[in-house]
Amino acid sequence: MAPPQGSRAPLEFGGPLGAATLMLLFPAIMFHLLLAVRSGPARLLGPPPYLPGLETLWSPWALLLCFTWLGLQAALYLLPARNVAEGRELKDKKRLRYPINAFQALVLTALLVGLALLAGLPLGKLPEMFLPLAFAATLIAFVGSVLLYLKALVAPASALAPGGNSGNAVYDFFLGRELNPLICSFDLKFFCELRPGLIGWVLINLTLMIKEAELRGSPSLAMWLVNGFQLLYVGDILWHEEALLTTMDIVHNGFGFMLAFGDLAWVPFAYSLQAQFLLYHPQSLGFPMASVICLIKAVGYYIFRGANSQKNIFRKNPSDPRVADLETIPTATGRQLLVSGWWGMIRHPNYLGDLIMALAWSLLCGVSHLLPYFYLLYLITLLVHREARDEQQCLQKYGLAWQEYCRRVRYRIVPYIY
Ligand SMILES: NC(=O)C1=CN([C@@H]2O[C@H](COP(=O)(O)OP(=O)(O)OC[C@H]3O[C@@H](n4cnc5c(N)ncnc54)[C@H](OP(=O)(O)O)[C@@H]3O)[C@@H](O)[C@H]2O)C=CC1
Ligand SMILES: CC(C)CCC[C@@H](C)[C@H]1CC=C2C3=C(CC[C@@]21C)[C@@]1(C)CC[C@H](O)C(C)(C)[C@@H]1CC3
Repeated sequence: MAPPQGSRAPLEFGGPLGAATLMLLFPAIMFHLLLAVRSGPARLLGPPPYLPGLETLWSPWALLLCFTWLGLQAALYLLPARNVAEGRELKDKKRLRYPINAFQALVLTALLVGLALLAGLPLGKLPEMFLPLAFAATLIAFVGSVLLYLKALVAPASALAPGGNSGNAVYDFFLGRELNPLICSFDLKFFCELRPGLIGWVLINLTLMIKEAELRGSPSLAMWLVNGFQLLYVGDILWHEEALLTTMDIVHNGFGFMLAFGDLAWVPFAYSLQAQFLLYHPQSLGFPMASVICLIKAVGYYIFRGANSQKNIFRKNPSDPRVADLETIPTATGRQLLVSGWWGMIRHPNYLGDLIMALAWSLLCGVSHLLPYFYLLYLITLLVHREARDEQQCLQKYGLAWQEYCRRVRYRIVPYIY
């Protein structure tokens, strides 16, 4: 049995109390959003329109549907991949190997959904099942996290995550104890991070568009755009799947309730909020406003993709001609830090791009309600907190070089503001 790492690793998320609060708060917020969005006033703040009973939330069909979805995505994960990538070196000096075929999974899912539509599958009925589906996804995330926690009890110490092994059961359950839980060579965290949730989000958006077409004859311009923008976002992340291997979620975080719930329930059901809002609260969007919003989205995407690609290319091969001219700071680890280009303007240009895109998605819902802006407010909170965590980890990794970087690049996310 692996011993806990002890209390040396600093506790994040406000320790056990913070973890317990988040574990209750996030599912509660998700159900509040699902209930509020379909109510007349669509209020973000204030009590939910009603409290659903267990008979509204629980459906064995919804559970079956969630398992079928997970099974389908797992089968697509196991298909031959265009590329196999190696992860970062682990404590036992080994590197795990990952199939890079998430974009292929998206395309194959789209083909299967197309066939299902041709066969007459009533996908427009799915929005009526969101509450039981979200409940089933939460249940799977909870039970899955319990199993992951138990699995970690018999894992070797070298398999444990840097955080998530404080010895406090609540905190460790939330953050996750094992870094890369595997079933044979199937990496459960890597699989869950992108595919079921992100592809599920796009599918949920599509069902909302179908439902709108059934109700009103055709989807609105705003619904087309929100579907297109978010499909572009998800497609882009899946296309650049390999970049996931260097994120803190894969390198640092264990696989616990935070990621299991975040990936399987929160992403598909909370991130589709704008499309849900448009179904129940149609907005008339004129072409001039639509053009402005498309421009905002394009600017956000340009920054997001430019910054992420520049860092990924540099991390893969610092002498690549596309990044070889950029100024860098050497670090004691042998790796360098970019101090010009996107990463010389602010410390997290990719977050800024992400936030600008989130603004564009929310603007599609008009300005009459605060509810569709929840995603933007949430993303600001998530990324500000994530930036602080990343900063701590970089300070530990790079020490003085990181301090020098922070001295030269003063602003974190928004130039001259933050
Ligand atoms: N919509 C959502 O819910 C979320 C979206 N995202 C998005 O995902 C993307 C990835 O974000 P995330 O995983 O948080 O982290 P980042 O891609 O920002 O990666 C941070 C890491 O980059 C490296 N780095 C930092 N500064 C430099 C520099 N100057 N030069 C070279 N390398 C540097 C460091 O790692 P090292 O040196 O070890 O390589 C650091 O730990 C972002 O675009 C973000 O917006 C993220 C989370 C949630
Ligand atoms: C307190 C709650 C229970 C936890 C909520 C947090 C989660 C919603 C997020 C934690 C890390 C996430 C990541 C993404 C989505 C949100 C969650 C699950 C991510 C898949 C989004 C797209 C990015 O490009 C990414 C780097 C792949 C993200 C990985 C982390």
